[in-house]
Amino acid sequence: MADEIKLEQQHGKSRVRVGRIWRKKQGGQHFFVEWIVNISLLSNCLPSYTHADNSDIVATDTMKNTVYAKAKECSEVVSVEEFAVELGKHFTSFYHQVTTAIIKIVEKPWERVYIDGQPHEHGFKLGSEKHTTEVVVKKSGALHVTSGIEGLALLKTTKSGFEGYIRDRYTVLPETRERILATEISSSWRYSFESLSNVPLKPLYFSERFLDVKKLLVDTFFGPPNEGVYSPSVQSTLYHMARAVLNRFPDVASIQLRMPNLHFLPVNLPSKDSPTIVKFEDDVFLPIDEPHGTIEASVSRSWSRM
Ligand SMILES: O=c1[nH]c(=O)c2[nH]c(=O)[nH]c2[nH]1
Repeated sequence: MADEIKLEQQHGKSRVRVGRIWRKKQGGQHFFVEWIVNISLLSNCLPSYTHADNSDIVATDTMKNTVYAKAKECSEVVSVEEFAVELGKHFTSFYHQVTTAIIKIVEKPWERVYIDGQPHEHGFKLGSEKHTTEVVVKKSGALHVTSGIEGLALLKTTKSGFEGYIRDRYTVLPETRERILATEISSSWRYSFESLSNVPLKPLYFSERFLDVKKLLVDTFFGPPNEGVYSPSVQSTLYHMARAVLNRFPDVASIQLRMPNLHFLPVNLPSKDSPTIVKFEDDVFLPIDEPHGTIEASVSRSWSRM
């Protein structure tokens, strides 16, 4: 008896880089985005694997060209999510072979520069944290939209501690209520829109939501400007940040957060001959990024109701 063979496949184009300028009709303001696009198509092209028959393949070179063609077609500023949805819609409706399109895009953080407090019409500088999206479009019109942020580096110099954890013979970490808390957040959140027909049509809806979620994550991490908020662990802060987003934004169904704990070690330099060179008094630190703790969790609405 012949072995039963199962073949699952997808193909696509990775790291298609595109820049797009939009010019305001009145006034001289320019808008600019740079996107790195990954496309992956699930399609009925099995004969290309099994019988050297390529007649059902969408060439990955064609996928790449489609990115440029669709960027050209966007006559108004669009969010990175909207652009991903447009691409997904195109691939799943234009080719009868394509059943699902998975579009992932990273937007480089080009930010308008301000000169003497005034926004520059056509000048941009590279910021730090990136806006990402992952969109899955099915031929049926079913849709998943995820937005995300990468590289959001935050640090606070107090109002952080870590106590009460398991102690055993390998534990040397002292308990503390005074430490630096530093992290570089990666987060992604899934919207509750489940089909192309109920995705919001308001221009730049997703761009606004991205900024709102980012602000809420940052505000929750730090607390109010003068008193801050005490963090008993990265875990607790992460959970509060995730809950804040779910509480504030009803269109967010779930959120994932990854928060490395970037350690700042106390510096103590004893001296053979007194006096001590450096005695740690919550002031001088050795920053390290390896190794670092990694705390990650996913929080979703249905889970929170359980
Ligand atoms: O906030 C923290 N969570 C941990 O799980 C952990 N583990 C550790 O060594 N330090 C910390 N800090």
